Amino acid sequence: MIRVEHVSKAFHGKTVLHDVNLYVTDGEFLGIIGSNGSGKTTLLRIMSGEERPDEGNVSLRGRLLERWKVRERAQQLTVVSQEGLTPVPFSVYDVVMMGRHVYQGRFQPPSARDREVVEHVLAVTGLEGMSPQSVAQLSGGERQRVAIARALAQEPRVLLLDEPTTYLDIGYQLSVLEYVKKWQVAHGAAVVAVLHDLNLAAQFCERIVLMEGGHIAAEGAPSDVLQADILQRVYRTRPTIVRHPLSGVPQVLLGS
Ligand SMILES: Nc1ncnc2c1ncn2[C@@H]1O[C@H](COP(=O)(O)OP(=O)(O)OP(=O)(O)O)[C@@H](O)[C@H]1O
Repeated sequence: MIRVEHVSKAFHGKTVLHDVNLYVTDGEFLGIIGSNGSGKTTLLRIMSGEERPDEGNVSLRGRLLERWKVRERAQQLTVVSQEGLTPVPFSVYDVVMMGRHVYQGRFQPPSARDREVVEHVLAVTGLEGMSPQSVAQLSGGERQRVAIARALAQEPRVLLLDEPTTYLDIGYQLSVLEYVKKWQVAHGAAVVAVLHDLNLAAQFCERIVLMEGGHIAAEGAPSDVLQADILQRVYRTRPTIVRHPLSGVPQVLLGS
């Protein structure tokens, strides 16, 4: 579905990604974790086409990213960036409807299907009651939910999420990721999420890539990557790893 081959990137002479190779298949939920400044966002921006690599390339469905027409690519792939939405003076409904623009002709009013998708996405992201409200008046977490709702309304085949849960309370962290997961399974879509919360990563990702200093330091199932020795090397602190009593996935406890 999406393949990163031998990607390197430097900013002002400082190498941020070194020869990174990565793939994501249809129907897979891939987590990218790692220390601050390890290159996670840069990698995601290169995967989305927002940033060009200095070396190497990224292909989507076997075609180089830059060979896609902008509109066709937007129907396949979308990204929710770390910054989220700027507080624009548009209603929540209109901003989420913007996700449908990639399917609409110029000046064409929204179709019944566009409205149906938007209303469904607003409901599952808990934004229904806020739909007439201006995005400029929302809190950071509410704006983040709008950004995710707009991306879902775009119905991409590949969804790239940069720290999607940062501003969300624990209830929305779970419900948004649960919805993304349900949607990903139902549509056979691929999700790549940069996550700082290792416990959420363990619960939602089939595979985790751990970044360190622009390299992939470890990669595999959550139980292969979330190991005390590996995490201590990257995060400079030794966690205790336990099993979640309900799901059995590894969970990371900090402190002694
Ligand atoms: N546009 C840019 N110009 C200059 N340096 C940049 C730019 N983007 C990223 N960097 C640098 O590249 C390095 C990796 O940044 P990146 O945002 O990819 O890391 P990250 O792993 O996502 O970090 P964090 O966990 O803190 O969000 C950092 O040292 C950062 O300062």
